[in-house]
Parts: sequence; structure tokens; C-alpha cells
Amino acid sequence: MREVTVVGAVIQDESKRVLCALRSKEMILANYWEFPGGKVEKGENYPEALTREIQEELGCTVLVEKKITEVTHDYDNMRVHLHTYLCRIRNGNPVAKEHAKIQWVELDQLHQLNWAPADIPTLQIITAP
Ligand SMILES: Nc1nc2c([nH]c(=O)n2[C@H]2C[C@H](O)[C@@H](COP(=O)(O)OP(=O)(O)OP(=O)(O)O)O2)c(=O)[nH]1
Repeated sequence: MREVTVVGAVIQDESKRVLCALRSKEMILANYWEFPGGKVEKGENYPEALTREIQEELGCTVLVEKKITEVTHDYDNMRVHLHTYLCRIRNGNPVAKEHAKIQWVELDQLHQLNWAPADIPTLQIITAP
């Protein structure tokens, strides 16, 4: 089975809303919501990979604040190792360059979205009372 190591950014604003990204219909796992981010490349550490991916996908810079968790999830034909980090916008305004759309969502509304299955443990952590 193909294995990929992926970083995901839980970007929160001052009121704790989370920036959620909808995968486009050209992507694998189309129409699922996810944390913006992507595959770690050779020679990068995870925060470096995350800042690069966010710049590419959202056109802004983030501060990577702390690790939330890591999850291994087996999809039908691939194993994803997802590492999630709490982040804040450092510079710029996020725009959806690759996603179908992005949206700031209140913590108590997050469960209403159709999330990529690998993201569920992170959601449980960030929405825990
Ligand atoms: N970025 C991101 N990917 C996630 C999350 N949850 C999850 O299962 N994934 C999966 C979807 C993808 O298979 C993989 C991330 O790959 P990616 O977004 O960099 O690239 P991709 O496979 O869509 O496209 P490609 O560039 O390889 O063609 O991890 C998440 O929260 N964020």
C-alpha cells in the first residue's frame, strides 16, 4: 500500500474559529473537508512543510504554534500519516488557490462538515471541552 506523510494546519483566528478547506473534485478524496496542508517533502521538517504548503494553497504565511496529534489512517489504497499543528495567520489573507473553497467555522459547528476520515481524531481534540 502507498504510504504518505502529510501535515495539516488547524488555523485558528482570535475567536477560535478554524479555517476549513474543501477538497476540489479533481483531488483524491474529493468533496471532503480537510485541514489545509499536504505531503512532506524530502529534507523538510514538519513545520517547514506546513508553512510551504500553506503558502502554496492559501497564499499566506502561518505561525506554527504546537503539535496537536498524529494519526495513521488506512484508506482503500493508501496509508496516510497525518500530523496536525495548531497555527495562526502571520501575514496575508488566506484565499483558496487549490481548494474548491475555504471557510472559517466556529468550533461547535465543525462536526457538521463532511471531514476526511483521518481528520476525526484531531477534530475530537480541538473540540473537547
Ligand atoms: N492536506 C491534507 N490532506 C489530508 C488531510 N486528511 C487526509 O486524509 N488527507 C490526505 C488527502 C491526500 O491523499 C493526502 C494529502 O495529499 P495532498 O493534498 O498534498 O495531495 P493530493 O494527494 O491531493 O494530490 P497530489 O499533489 O499528490 O496530486 O492526505 C488533511 O486534513 N489535510
